[in-house]
Amino acid sequence: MCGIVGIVSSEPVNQRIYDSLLLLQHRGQDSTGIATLEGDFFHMVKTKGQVREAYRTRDMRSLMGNVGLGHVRYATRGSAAQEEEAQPFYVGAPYGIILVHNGNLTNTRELTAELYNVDRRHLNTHSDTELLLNVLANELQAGISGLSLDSEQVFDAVARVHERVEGSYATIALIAGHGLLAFRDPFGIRPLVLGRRDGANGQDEWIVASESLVLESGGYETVRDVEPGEAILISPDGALESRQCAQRPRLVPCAFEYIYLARPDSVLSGISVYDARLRLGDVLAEEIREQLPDVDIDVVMPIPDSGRPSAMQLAQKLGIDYREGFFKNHYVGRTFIMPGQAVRKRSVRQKLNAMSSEFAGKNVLLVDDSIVRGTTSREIVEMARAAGAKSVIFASAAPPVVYPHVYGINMPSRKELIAHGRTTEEIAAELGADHLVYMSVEGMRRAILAGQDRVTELEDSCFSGSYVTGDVDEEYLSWVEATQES
Ligand SMILES: O=P(O)(O)OC[C@H]1O[C@H](OP(=O)(O)OP(=O)(O)O)[C@H](O)[C@@H]1O
Ligand SMILES: NC(=O)CC[C@H](N)C(=O)O
Ligand SMILES: [Mg+2]
Repeated sequence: MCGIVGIVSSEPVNQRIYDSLLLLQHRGQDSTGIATLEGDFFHMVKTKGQVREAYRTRDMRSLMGNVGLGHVRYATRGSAAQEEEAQPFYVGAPYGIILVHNGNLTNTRELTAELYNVDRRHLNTHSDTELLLNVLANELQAGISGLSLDSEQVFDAVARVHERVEGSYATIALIAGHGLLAFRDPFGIRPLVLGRRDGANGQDEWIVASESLVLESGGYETVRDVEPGEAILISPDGALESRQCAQRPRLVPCAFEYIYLARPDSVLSGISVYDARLRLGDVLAEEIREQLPDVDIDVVMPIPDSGRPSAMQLAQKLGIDYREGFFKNHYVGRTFIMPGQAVRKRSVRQKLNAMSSEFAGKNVLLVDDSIVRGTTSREIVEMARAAGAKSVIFASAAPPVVYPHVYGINMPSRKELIAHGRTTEEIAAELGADHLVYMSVEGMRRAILAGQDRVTELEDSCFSGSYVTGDVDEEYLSWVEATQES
């Protein structure tokens, strides 16, 4: 997952984009970039690292213009360490296009070959985003005859992008002289929300962003989600046009957004992330009652931060005391999205500390949103024991992660997934826990989808093994395993 934002305003957008990226930092910590459009010219700054340390005053001053976009990256193709793969990406023709992308393309091998063999396009990195940009550029180029570009030609180009590209892509692009284009893959796997506010001169001001909290914080009203397959084109003076560009759009948002990725105060596809996490806690409480009817539990404790809402709700449902025994150093980022296992392992210890008085002599139920590689849970169980817990029970508000995630979360290899090829008892032993309880796949779907009828299915392949884009098969998964850094 990455965080993306695009803004069309009646005044300079540099500060608003910076502020939005700060709010999206939890979606990517590897690198960040901002681009603006001033008349016919782009300005761009991109670099490794997090938003706060990435931009200097002189960078911000150079980012002039009333239209712009920004990105925070969590690499899923290529390498987190490659500065060249930081987004946005730029191509000079046609017109000049700059693009940011949240998601992951699954037919990169075919696209790479086609772009060279047929389209004669040069790619300078291993980023799938560079591929997406070049496909879009190529399809725009193919649809124009004279000098001008109209909205139908842009929408036709996006329709052809949908035909050529597989995988997930929530995308924002700037087309020099024409404005801002936003589109989402035909399954709407990764989120993208549209907001509006009144500009100083009566002009409509628009924002598109990965999460709704960015809109709220900037004083925009949430208009709606960008629909799966839809493209929205906004001119520099705020005129908005949109069109459905996919043949068979179908809303299948990523379950992991609700479980872990998104901020709890965001609403995605009409479902509040916080409420979904509370409901996951409710269902997990049922699982615990059923699976551990005779096990003593004195206190319920969350693993901060993302385990908190589910743990709180679960404690209430079970009528057991809720206690905070782990404290978090907020200056260490999210560990799961850090690149490389050594850094992730070290960071869990730096980040969380167990307070002995809350553990001594108690049967402790630890609740986390998910267990993926087991990096967090292994360390946590050990810390709870060292702090004097009598017994340690672990519960995960997500089902066992047994398959790679290929749509924008970097868990490419089955080997590294602690639940892959192990029974629940074997995983408990690996973690050093006395008992382990997982959410069921059915329970997760019920919890996330409850109380609404707009979303009826979730992209939950990492739990179920069923991939929504038809191109993901054993051969592809083995290739990803062999080629992608985790
Ligand atoms: O089994 P693992 O591979 O360790 O992955 C799962 C853990 O990683 C995430 O926490 P993270 O520290 O990234 O973020 P948070 O502070 O939002 O919980 C998630 O909330 C789990 O705690
Ligand atoms: N997590 C993402 O959305 C990553 C975007 C893109 N695939 C990259 O690796 O840069
Ligand atoms: Mg966590």
